[in-house]
Amino acid sequence: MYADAPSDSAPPEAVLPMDEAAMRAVDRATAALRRGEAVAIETADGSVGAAVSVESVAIDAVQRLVQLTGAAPVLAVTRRRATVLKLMGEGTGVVALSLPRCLTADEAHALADPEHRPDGAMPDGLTATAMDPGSRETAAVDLARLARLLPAAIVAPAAEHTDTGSAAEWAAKHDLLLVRARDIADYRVHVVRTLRRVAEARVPLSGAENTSIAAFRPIDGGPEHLAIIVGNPVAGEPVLARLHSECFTGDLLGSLRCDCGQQLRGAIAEIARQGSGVLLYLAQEGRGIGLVNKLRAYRIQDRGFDTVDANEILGFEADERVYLPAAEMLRQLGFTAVRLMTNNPEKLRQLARCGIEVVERVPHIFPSNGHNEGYLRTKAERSGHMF
Ligand SMILES: Nc1nc2c(ncn2[C@@H]2O[C@H](COP(=O)(O)OP(=O)(O)OP(=O)(O)O)[C@@H](O)[C@H]2O)c(=O)[nH]1
Ligand SMILES: [Zn+2]
Repeated sequence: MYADAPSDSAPPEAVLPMDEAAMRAVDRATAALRRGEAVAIETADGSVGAAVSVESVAIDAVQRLVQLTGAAPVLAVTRRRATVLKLMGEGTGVVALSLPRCLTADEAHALADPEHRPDGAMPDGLTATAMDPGSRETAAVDLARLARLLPAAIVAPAAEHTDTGSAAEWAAKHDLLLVRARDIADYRVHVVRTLRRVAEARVPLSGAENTSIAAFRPIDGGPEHLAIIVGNPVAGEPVLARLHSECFTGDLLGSLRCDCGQQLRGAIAEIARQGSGVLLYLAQEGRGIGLVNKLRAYRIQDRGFDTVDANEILGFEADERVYLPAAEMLRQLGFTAVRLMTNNPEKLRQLARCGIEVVERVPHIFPSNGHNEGYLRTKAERSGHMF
């Protein structure tokens, strides 16, 4: 079989250690945001405020924040979304949208969600301000992204906090989870370092009977990534590898909107044909935006937009995936060089950036199925896929 690589092998990015409590705080905050709760966010200057998801339906999110903080909230969206709304030119980062009067929850929702009153007019007097990377607004949008919600949040500073107590005291007084902006920013990289191989079993597959599956779990309780190991690849040698991002609709249901199901089964068959290799099944549904947001993107595509535009209209990048987990799993399996089955030039670049040598690209092309011509054309024309 393959040998264990040293478990402390780190991704190439130089990262400071993040303590478990900080990681737990971010993880708990994502869960709170998903439940529709407000969370307290502390910035590097020691100031504190609160944020709530625009998807919070149980309560009037704006009223809740006004009560909590005593301040008028802003809507924080990605620069992508602000550009789509024609409030700003292209750029990166996060933008705060505000009104001279208090924004309503409905207005905030409509500004953040293209499916919510898609033809709604823009409120008068709306202003857009680009925010710093270390800002509460940036942290809130990043947290919403981690929670796989729409990348937007309603955010307000705690007015009463300026002269009283610490951020922790303020959060405790209001029974809010407190999380630091810096920890949210660092989270994705840190969580990868905690991936541990927690279980492995032999799972004979049709056409690839000598197969085992190893599960890698991050410490934060997030979803496991899986390594599907076919045959007996030799540790230390270049391995035939496929990085497959989870696609519930294509992989499990056989959706014809994409090519994922074919690519998944085709990769296993090809690895078996060549003798051995690894397919990493990465918990990165919808190119990292999550299944719910992918369904939203499909609705937008049904209005005539392509897959890249649809992501951007929602405020996401065309591809939100990171390949650090894949690189870390390969290292832990004992591989530092791959023959990568892909048509996606970004996967080649990203994996190399994460310290894995790509010695060869193995094309991984399947004919269109009568429904996905547009999807494949967009991959070629806009994402640079090599077909
Ligand atoms: N956001 C979004 N994600 C999609 C859409 N269609 C498929 N996906 C996701 O795209 C991912 C599939 O990507 P991959 O199989 O890695 O394909 P790829 O990036 O084109 O690269 P290669 O196949 O390696 O060339 C899965 O997570 C799917 O859920 C879509 O229309 N929108
Ligand atoms: Zn798919």
